[in-house]
Amino acid sequence: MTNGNNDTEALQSVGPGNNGGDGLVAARHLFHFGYNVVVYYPKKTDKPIYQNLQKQLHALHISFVDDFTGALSKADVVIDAIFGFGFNGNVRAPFDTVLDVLKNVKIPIAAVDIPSGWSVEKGDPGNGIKPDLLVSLSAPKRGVEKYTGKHFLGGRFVPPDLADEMGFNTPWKSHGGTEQCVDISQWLKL
Ligand SMILES: NC(=O)C1=CN([C@@H]2O[C@H](COP(=O)(O)OP(=O)(O)OC[C@H]3O[C@@H](n4cnc5c(N)ncnc54)[C@H](O)[C@@H]3O)[C@@H](O)[C@H]2O)[C@@H](O)CC1
Repeated sequence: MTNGNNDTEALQSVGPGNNGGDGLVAARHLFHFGYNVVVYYPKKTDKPIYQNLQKQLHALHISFVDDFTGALSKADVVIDAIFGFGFNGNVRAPFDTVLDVLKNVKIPIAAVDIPSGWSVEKGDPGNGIKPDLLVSLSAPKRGVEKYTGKHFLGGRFVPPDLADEMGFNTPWKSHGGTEQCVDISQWLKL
């Protein structure tokens, strides 16, 4: 993603769990990167951390919308922060409709951690959404092994001892640097 300008509208679709929490944080960042952000957050939780994140977005005058399809028709990009690794079973309303709409959308989809509706272990259920961009957090999950779009790894949270114990090599471990986000689109194909 490049820097936005006030003409670029990003629709942030936010789920009920921590993946949605990431989405609320991303909404704040996108605002500060210059995007015109609107948030679809139909299942809000009462936990203080989520209330505080919403408060931060209200302070930025970011709009919260109820009409997902209407908001989508005006958006230039949609961010999928509905479900991450806590998703299982059949998608319940209202997200069943939202994911169905996202399967046919023409604008780019950027997904947080795992494309919503994919299994953390088994991946795309076959007719899942196909995001153009995926940002995996801490480490790519088994389920996105066959993901073919643009793929970034974000979140430098993994202690080296744990990485060694689990047998995975982060790009930062081999390359150092100061980036918070690294393009691993080719990395997984090696
Ligand atoms: N736990 C961690 O260490 C971290 C988690 N993070 C984020 O948190 C995500 C995992 O968060 P959670 O464990 O809260 O799980 P998710 O946010 O992936 O999903 C759980 C929520 O979705 C609902 N849900 C699950 N299956 C559903 C279905 N079939 N239909 C409708 N609703 C359904 C659950 O009721 C719950 O509210 C990660 O993917 C990542 O994005 C990151 O913030 C980094 C740290």
